[in-house]
Amino acid sequence: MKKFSVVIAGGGSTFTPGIVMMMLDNMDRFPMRELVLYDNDKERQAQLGKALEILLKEQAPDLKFSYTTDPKVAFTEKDFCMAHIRVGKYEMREKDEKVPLRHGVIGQETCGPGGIAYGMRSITGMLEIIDYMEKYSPDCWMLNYSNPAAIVAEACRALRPDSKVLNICDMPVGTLRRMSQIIEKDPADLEVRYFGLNHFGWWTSIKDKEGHEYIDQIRDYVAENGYLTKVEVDTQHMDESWQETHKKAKDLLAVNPSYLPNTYLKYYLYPDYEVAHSNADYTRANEVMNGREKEVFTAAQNIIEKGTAVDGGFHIDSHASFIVDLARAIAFNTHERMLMIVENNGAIANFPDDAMVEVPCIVGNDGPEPLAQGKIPPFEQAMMFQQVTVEKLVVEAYIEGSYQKLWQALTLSKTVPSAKVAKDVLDDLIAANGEYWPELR
Ligand SMILES: NC(=O)c1ccc[n+]([C@@H]2O[C@H](COP(=O)([O-])OP(=O)(O)OC[C@H]3O[C@@H](n4cnc5c(N)ncnc54)[C@H](O)[C@@H]3O)[C@@H](O)[C@H]2O)c1
Ligand SMILES: O=P(O)(O)OC[C@H]1O[C@H](O[C@H]2[C@H](O)[C@@H](O)[C@@H](O)O[C@@H]2CO)[C@H](O)[C@@H](O)[C@@H]1O
Ligand SMILES: [Mn+2]
Repeated sequence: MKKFSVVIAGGGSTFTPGIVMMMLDNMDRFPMRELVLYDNDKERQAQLGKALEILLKEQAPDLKFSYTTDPKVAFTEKDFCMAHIRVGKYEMREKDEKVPLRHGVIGQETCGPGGIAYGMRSITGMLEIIDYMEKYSPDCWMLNYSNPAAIVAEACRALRPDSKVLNICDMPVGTLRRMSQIIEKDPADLEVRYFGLNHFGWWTSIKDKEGHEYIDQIRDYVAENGYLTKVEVDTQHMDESWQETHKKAKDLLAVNPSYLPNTYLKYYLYPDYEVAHSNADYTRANEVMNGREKEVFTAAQNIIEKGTAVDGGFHIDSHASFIVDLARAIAFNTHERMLMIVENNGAIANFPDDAMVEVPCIVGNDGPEPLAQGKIPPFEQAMMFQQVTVEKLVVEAYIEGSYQKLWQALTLSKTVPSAKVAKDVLDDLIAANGEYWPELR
């Protein structure tokens, strides 16, 4: 079997050790000859790089491994780039969450004003790594899960339409795992129908390969418990805030019991509740900085100090194996069925062709082929149209340096109560983001 050369962009990410461990665990399905970490923060990446160097010497001595901040070294002779960058890191995530909350508005990483702010930063970083990839390895594919994926995907559509960038999110994968636990099935044996935008969609069917429909059974469970499963399926997200998110799906389902909702719809359907249950002095960014970030970097430090990763603290991020499924689909033309963020072009019949939507696709070596999901009802269509217009306005604001369009984007977000509040939040976000954003006139 061919062996692949891979670069991970955002090598200093809290997800890097888990994903590297997952890729090691999948070497029989997706063999690698070389793995390079690339980041623009030398110190942060080096902490993980040094520890992974020790671990890989012990567990995969034949794999050529390195870490670098030099784009030429990182991107030369690569088959795949797994991209998970966070422009501005946790320091800026904290501002994305806290600035809107001070105005009584949702403060979240990818939804509402926080997602818009993050999007304005991410576009620059994403274009930078796409251009490096195309310069040094024109045949390379980028599997991108850097957030906010909806805005990043729209920016790719508008600014790099011919680039080999695939945008994907793990949330539908994670939620399907919960659903499969509810009905005591293997997620690999289930096929779904789904329509929406990233972090903003609905499942319309969950069937097994024999065609048996489980949506009613899952709905009855979710109506009582949300997606909170009896046995915790996701060891990475035991945090209280995630439990609350999974539980809240119960109230999302109540709005339209026909479909199973994506959990992040809570920010659009119950913004008043979410704001009332947020602490503007301690948000998810603080929870992650004091939790996952600390754990991962402490584990790296321990490995470095001991000089061995035996009994070390890095764990396989098994839910990230969809990344290997996607790489295999491209590399081996497997025609895997996966939810991807793609240009609509009729997949949702009554939605604009040029909208970046999240739908099931068949993925082969030419990329994803979206599967037709038919017409969607007015309630979901109207919500999606409002949200996709927000995402398009953000990208237009970025391209044109337009204050007006970004103000419109914030005003249109279902999470923001008025144009006045939108302007107040925007002005504070401009101040908080400084050089990370293009200048707005
Ligand atoms: N789509 C999904 O399903 C999904 C799931 C989990 C995480 N994510 C995303 O993965 C990313 C990483 O998350 P994290 O919490 O581990 O963040 P993190 O801050 O720990 O890591 C991000 C890394 O990206 C680096 N970086 C920033 N700009 C860069 C650039 N221009 N070039 C190279 N490197 C750059 C930073 O220095 C940092 O080391 C985020 O975008 C997050 O939202 C996506
Ligand atoms: O707040 P964080 O940094 O812990 O997570 C934010 C990410 O959340 C989503 O992914 C979750 C997924 O929904 C959950 O079910 C589980 O599988 O873990 C994932 C994160 O590892 C979302 O899809 C991402 O885009 C967010 O960045
Ligand atoms: Mn996501």
